[in-house]
Amino acid sequence: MAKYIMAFDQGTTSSRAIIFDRSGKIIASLNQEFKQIYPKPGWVEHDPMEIWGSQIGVAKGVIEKAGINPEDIAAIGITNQRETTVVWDKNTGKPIYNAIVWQCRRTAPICDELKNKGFDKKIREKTGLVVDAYFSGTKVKWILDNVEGAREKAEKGELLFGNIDTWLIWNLTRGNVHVTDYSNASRTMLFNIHELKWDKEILAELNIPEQMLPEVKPSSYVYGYTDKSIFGVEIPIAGDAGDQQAALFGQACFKPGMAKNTYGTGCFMLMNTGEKAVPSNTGLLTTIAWGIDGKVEYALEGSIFIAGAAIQWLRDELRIIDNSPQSEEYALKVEDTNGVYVVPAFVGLGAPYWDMYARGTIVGLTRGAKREHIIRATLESIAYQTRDVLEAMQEDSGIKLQALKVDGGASANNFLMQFQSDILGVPVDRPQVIETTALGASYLAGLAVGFWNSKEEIEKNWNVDKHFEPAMDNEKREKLYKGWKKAVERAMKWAEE
Ligand SMILES: Nc1ncnc2c1ncn2[C@@H]1O[C@H](COP(=O)(O)OP(=O)(O)O)[C@@H](O)[C@H]1O
Ligand SMILES: O=P(O)(O)OC[C@H](O)CO
Repeated sequence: MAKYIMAFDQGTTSSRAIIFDRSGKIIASLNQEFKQIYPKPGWVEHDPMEIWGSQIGVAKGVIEKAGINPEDIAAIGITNQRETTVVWDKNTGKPIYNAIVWQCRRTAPICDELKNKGFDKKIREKTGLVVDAYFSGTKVKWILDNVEGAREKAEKGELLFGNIDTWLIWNLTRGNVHVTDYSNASRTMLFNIHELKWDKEILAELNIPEQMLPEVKPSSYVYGYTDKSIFGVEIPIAGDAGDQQAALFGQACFKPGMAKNTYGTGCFMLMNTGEKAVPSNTGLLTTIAWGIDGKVEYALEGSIFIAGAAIQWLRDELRIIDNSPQSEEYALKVEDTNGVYVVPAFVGLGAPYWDMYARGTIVGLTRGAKREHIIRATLESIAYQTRDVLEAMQEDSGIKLQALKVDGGASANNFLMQFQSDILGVPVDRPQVIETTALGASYLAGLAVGFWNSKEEIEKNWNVDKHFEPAMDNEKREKLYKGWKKAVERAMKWAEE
């Protein structure tokens, strides 16, 4: 019997493949960064062919690295950067435009129009989302409106739309399967999360033909098999979930009230709300966590657009660190930020502010401000943004969080995790496997093919690596946080015409 599950974790900055065994342990992992395309300020694109190429490259590579055969893999689970939009030609399989990335702000004017008409309230009710350039709907509209001939072709049924999960599955099956899962569909701004179907009224408003949309399936389900030409054998593709929902699953947050925060490119806090879609009054999103066991479960989400990406900015643009882990070393060289705050609103601000026109800012600079202070303030900004969403979440759910489960690349930073615990006044628990996104996708796939039998079996795999206790006094915590709120005010509405 096959002994492993392979996860594809197609993230914003890299494509990763990980092989897990039955105990949820990583056997091998392979990662490849790919090109970020910034055609104009605030615009972000990826090349879908590069995404497919890098993902299949690491998949083949990781099988070799693990020293196993494709036959040893019981199933593949897919998880992906969400919202990022690909439109391709059904006949040639070629994208008609680059993927418009979730961070891209180009459709802010379309969103403003929807708001001016008052259509945003309807969208909020039906999809659980706030109208924002973040989601796929306005990105699809933009492609149909701006790529020559696209609308005619879409109306003739010649174009397909998909998020990255759909794009990968379509390629893995050589164009035989055009699907997505409930969690990804709930991020398009086109899906009615209560009726569980594409919403005709929203599609009409955005002028998007329904025939280009994928079929929506559960998150744990055999969607199809990889074409034999890829791995030499047909492997079932049995799990599909947006990366943040997959991380919630991978953290075994199966019961209402359980929450996790993932520190990757962005930072996303999700709380399981069970079979109830809890509306938010504080700027959080109501979203589908997953569809499994014949039902759909929901989550409340606080989406922070820039977290680890700010550390990459220190490395790649400011060039004041050589690598991400070095940020911790520099942050610890100083006692505090010397009054400096960095608000990394590079692509606007997500929850709970939802300001598409906010832009990054550094405030509180004095003649004594050093690079260590800026590095530390950048790390601290991730923790402050998390506090913003945690407060909103506690208000919406009426639940006071006892501890926060963390994961994702930047959760490896001990300084950041301690400061996080300090600024929240809540303990932080980091599990042994911080690749919970990939782990969650594996669990979903494994459950569909009987590799694992129940969520209870999975829960037992969760083990803590490090526990962080708050160590800051309340007065200091509140003073620092007040400074952050003031800094955010300075960043808001900056790019508004
Ligand atoms: N030790 C660290 N300290 C701070 N940030 C880190 C550290 N290690 C990784 N990161 C950041 O985490 C991100 C990568 O995390 P990952 O979970 O792989 O993200 P994604 O899935 O969004 O590509 C990068 O933005 C990187 O800068
Ligand atoms: O690439 P990540 O892991 O930062 O995740 C991106 C999110 O899915 C965007 O909603």
